[in-house]
This record gives sequence, C-alpha cells and structure tokens, in this order.
Amino acid sequence: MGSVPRTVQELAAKEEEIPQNYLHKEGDGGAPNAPPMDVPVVDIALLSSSSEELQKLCSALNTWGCFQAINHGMSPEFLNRIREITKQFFHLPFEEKQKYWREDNDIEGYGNDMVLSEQQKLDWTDRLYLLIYPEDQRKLRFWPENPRSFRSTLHEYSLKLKSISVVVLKAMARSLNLAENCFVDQYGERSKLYARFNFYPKCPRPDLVLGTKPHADGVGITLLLQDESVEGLQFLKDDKWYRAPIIPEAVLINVGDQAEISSNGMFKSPVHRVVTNAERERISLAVFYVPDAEKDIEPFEELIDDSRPRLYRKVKNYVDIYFQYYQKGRRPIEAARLEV
Ligand SMILES: O=C(O)CCC(=O)C(=O)O
Ligand SMILES: [Fe+2]
Repeated sequence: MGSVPRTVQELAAKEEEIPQNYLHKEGDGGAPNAPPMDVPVVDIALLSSSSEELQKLCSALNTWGCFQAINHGMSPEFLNRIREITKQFFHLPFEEKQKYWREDNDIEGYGNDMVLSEQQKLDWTDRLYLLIYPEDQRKLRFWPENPRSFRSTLHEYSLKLKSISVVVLKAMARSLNLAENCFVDQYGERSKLYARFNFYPKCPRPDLVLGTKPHADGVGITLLLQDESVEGLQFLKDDKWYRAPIIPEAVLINVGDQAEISSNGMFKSPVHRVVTNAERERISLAVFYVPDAEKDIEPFEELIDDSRPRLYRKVKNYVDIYFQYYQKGRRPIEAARLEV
C-alpha cells in the first residue's frame, strides 16, 4: 500500500479517485462560466485628492464589497516576482517543503486544508500561512529559505502592503465622512498582517470539487494578488455567482467581517469561493489585515441613527468566534448581528 497523501498536490499527482470528503453535492461545485463581475478599478494614488475616486471606493465596498486597486506603488515586475517565488516554493520536492510543515495547535506553516469539523468538505488547495506583522512575532522557522529570495521578497511585499492597507483604511473612513484614523485606531497598533499563499493543483472534477469553499473573510480587509492568467475566484451577489476578472497589475481588495461590523454594514464582507480547473493549476496570495484580538470591534457611533439602527453588537477576538461558527456551518458574522 502506498502512503496516504498529505497534500492536495500529492493527491492530484496520483491520478486516483478523489476522496469523498472533497466532493460537494451535484450542483455545488464550480460554475466556471459564471458571468464576470463589473468590479470597479480604483486608483489608489488618487484617493487623497479626488472625491470622485473616493466615491467610487465607497460604492464598490457598499455593493460588491471589493475593488481592484491600481497605482499602488508596486511594479508589474515586482508582482510577478511574488508570483514566481510562490510557484517555485510549491514546486519544490515534498521533503523540502515539509521542513515548514504546520505543527499541531499552530495555524502557521505549510499544509493542506485544516480540518475543523467532521462533516467539513475539504478545499482542493495547499497553503503556506505566515504572520508578517508585527515583525517581532514572525516565526522565521516557517519562512522558506528556498527559493533563496523568498524571505527578502516577502519582507519587501509586507512593507508595501502594510502601507497600502493604511492608505485604504483611511480612505474608507473618509469616504464615510468619518475621521480618517477611525478604522486604524479601532483595530489597534498591534493589528496583524498574515500572508496566505494558496496553491490549487489541477483537478479532474471541477464540477464537484472547490478550491476554496464559500466563505467571507473574518478579518478587517484582505489584499489579494491573483494568478496572472488563471481565473478561479468568484463572488456571490444577490444569490448569484460572478467571476472576478484578472487585472495582472492590480491587487484585489475586499472587506472582511470586522470592517462590515465597524462600518455598521455600510461596507459588505462578500461571500466568495474558488473553483477548480482541469487544465491549469493556479496560485494566489492573500494578505489579511487582522485587528488586534484585544480590541473591541463595534459600529462607529457616527454611523448609527434612527434611519440606520445599530446592526452589530460589540465583538472581541472575532477570529475565535469565526472558527466556532464555521464549525457549525454558519456565517460567523451572524454571531454579531442584532435583531432590528
Ligand atoms: O485564491 C483566491 O483567489 C482567494 C483565496 C481566498 O479567498 C482566501 O485565501 O481567503
Ligand atoms: Fe477569502
């Protein structure tokens, strides 16, 4: 008997039958031909001077819950270097990647989908998950040294994304006529940034298997670098799935549950998923801005009035709530929703 594959990549290479726990019900798998979403493109460099651009940002986050950010100060060549180190890492032999294997009771490291409940369907993806800020909390033992430029390139990307997150969070505040620091202050100086490298091997049954099952991000905001040519990400709007188009030089930014809570529902944390592909593998890199777990997250007072009642209670350590609800197969943000 051969050994049991530990990663989806090994499973895919075996070309055997797909284990039951990856198979969704007929109709719940991917619909690769979903119509494209008309997701707005926002010029980050204009957010401080153009009220039109700010308005575009606000309406994008109020409808789709996401936008494509361009003019963010990172060159297309640099973004391609990020994609390249991602591909190089996942294409190393398993023994090499195993050095960074996620330990029990840790969320960081390299591994397959985390099993949080027995009835859970597994995602057709392998991941490398790393905390990148605060810098003094980095666990370098999980940071690949192969390819050689991995650590320095990720560090450079971290610096850029940290400042882009702050620019976006401030613009989000101004677009709601709030003091520009209200999101960053509520989320705290010890907010965290996590990087999640996703690798989706080719899958022989895209009709039944999902790369990432439907979820909303339990974070403040997410900054996603998509594969430069393979689509797969889809967003749910009014109960219909739409595919996210690729703009190679853009970073796709979406609202997470905690920004939906602090904006009292003005910004939507969108449900999204990733479909699989029989012909081509895909990579992506999601960076999550996660509020300090010690901070109270609640709707800003200025966004509550008679016409717009408070929609969410105060939450703390939302990521824990997130995992408890996720196990029950419910949307975690329901835990914070008030009856109105
Ligand atoms: O791979 C993608 O495009 C999206 C991944 C995602 O939704 C996530 O990591 O939370
Ligand atoms: Fe996500």
